[in-house]
Amino acid sequence: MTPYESARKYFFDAAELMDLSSNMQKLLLLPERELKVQVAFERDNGEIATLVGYRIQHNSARGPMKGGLRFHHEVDENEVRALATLMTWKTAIVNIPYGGAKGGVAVNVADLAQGELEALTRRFVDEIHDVIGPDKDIPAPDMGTNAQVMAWIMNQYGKYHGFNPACVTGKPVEMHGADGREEATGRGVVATTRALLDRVGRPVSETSFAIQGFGNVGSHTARFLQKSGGKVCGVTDAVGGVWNPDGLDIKKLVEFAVENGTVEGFSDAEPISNDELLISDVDVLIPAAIGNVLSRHNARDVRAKFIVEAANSPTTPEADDIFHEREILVVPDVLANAGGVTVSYFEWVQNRQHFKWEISRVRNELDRIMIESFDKVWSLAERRHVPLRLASYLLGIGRVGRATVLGGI
Ligand SMILES: NC(=O)C1=CN([C@@H]2O[C@H](COP(=O)(O)OP(=O)(O)OC[C@H]3O[C@@H](n4cnc5c(N)ncnc54)[C@H](OP(=O)(O)O)[C@@H]3O)[C@@H](O)[C@H]2O)C=CC1
Ligand SMILES: O=C(O)CCC(=O)C(=O)O
Repeated sequence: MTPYESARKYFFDAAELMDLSSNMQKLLLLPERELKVQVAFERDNGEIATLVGYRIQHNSARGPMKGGLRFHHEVDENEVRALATLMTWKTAIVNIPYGGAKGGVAVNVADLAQGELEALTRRFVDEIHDVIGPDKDIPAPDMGTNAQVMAWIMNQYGKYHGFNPACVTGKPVEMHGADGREEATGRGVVATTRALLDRVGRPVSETSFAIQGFGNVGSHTARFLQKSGGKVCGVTDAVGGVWNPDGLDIKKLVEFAVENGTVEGFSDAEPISNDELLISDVDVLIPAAIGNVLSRHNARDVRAKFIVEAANSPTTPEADDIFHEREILVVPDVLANAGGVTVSYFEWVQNRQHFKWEISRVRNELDRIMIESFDKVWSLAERRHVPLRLASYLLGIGRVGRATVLGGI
């Protein structure tokens, strides 16, 4: 199944339970706008690189569209469309006043020098600046992009429309970014994980974790888990992974990864592959990298009792069914990783009010929203006797549907 087929399947499962008319289903599912652009820039060796970029704006019924920008070699139209759709439900589930969008450029950032990355980013903004903006569609970081890329977007956008930091979030703190945005997705993942463990009566201190991905989301998730007393036994990245049944020292692992560009080779640990990590003997598995890593090929071998989806779309619908049958609880991406877009919202609010929040305020509001959203989804799941993913979709699609009916077309 392609990523968009999976996104549609999850939507239709909920739509059927909600008795949504076929007209409403079509209205809610079809993206409002899909932009595909050429991104051409000069490389350091004088050659012209010609890439393909996308910005897909799925739905604006609840507010300006919001979603990250991914630079990754596997980016294509289908993936960006799926991710844009997820953003619509995600912003609705945590009840922040946005719709959903996503962008991407098919590129391997590891192949680019810093100046080339800047040229590519500015050129992409040249192509999409007319359709983004603080009241239209607000990009943010995703895989392969970071605060520096967001700073270039803000600067390039300003050349066309004047200075307006609210046009993009996840900016450097020195450039109108919010304190706490960088850690936000990981912090939100941990707030959700703790809420889940509370519900099932399991102390974090007696729980072991494995995390796939050690970039922005994976590393902060690991850090906050360890701070909460959890034992992070395994971590992988695209190169390889490390495993220690007694728990890895995350602070040292972060330092090692920054220095070496990978976690592979970290001392006090055994090597572990990505395939092995996903079926490792831990209580909680946290995919925090790419999509479709949990599929019918490995779902029956997964040993964790809980899966918290820090990545977007890590689980195929076939695997999701297997996990349900095996009573493995899955906290879905649209809920678990919503901490990033939530603090993006706080950044946008601060930019618009020209008033900076203290980090303690950012963290408290984030934790509150994540826990309230988790509780709402959990109660809905209990009331309707459905898994957490379906309950999340019922909540999100319900809110978008009501806004659509109230606002009209
Ligand atoms: N950034 C954010 O705020 C949010 C991100 N997400 C989602 O979280 C996930 C991770 O994003 P983010 O942390 O920002 O991205 P980063 O680019 O910061 O990190 C990605 C991580 O995934 C690893 N990785 C890449 N390919 C593979 C692979 N084939 N197998 C195993 N690991 C791999 C990378 O390894 P290496 O460094 O070796 O390439 C890196 O450790 C994505 O699914 C994203 O959509 C969701 C919500 C918000
Ligand atoms: O921070 C944001 O606006 C978007 C984050 C994102 O892309 C995501 O949640 O998948």
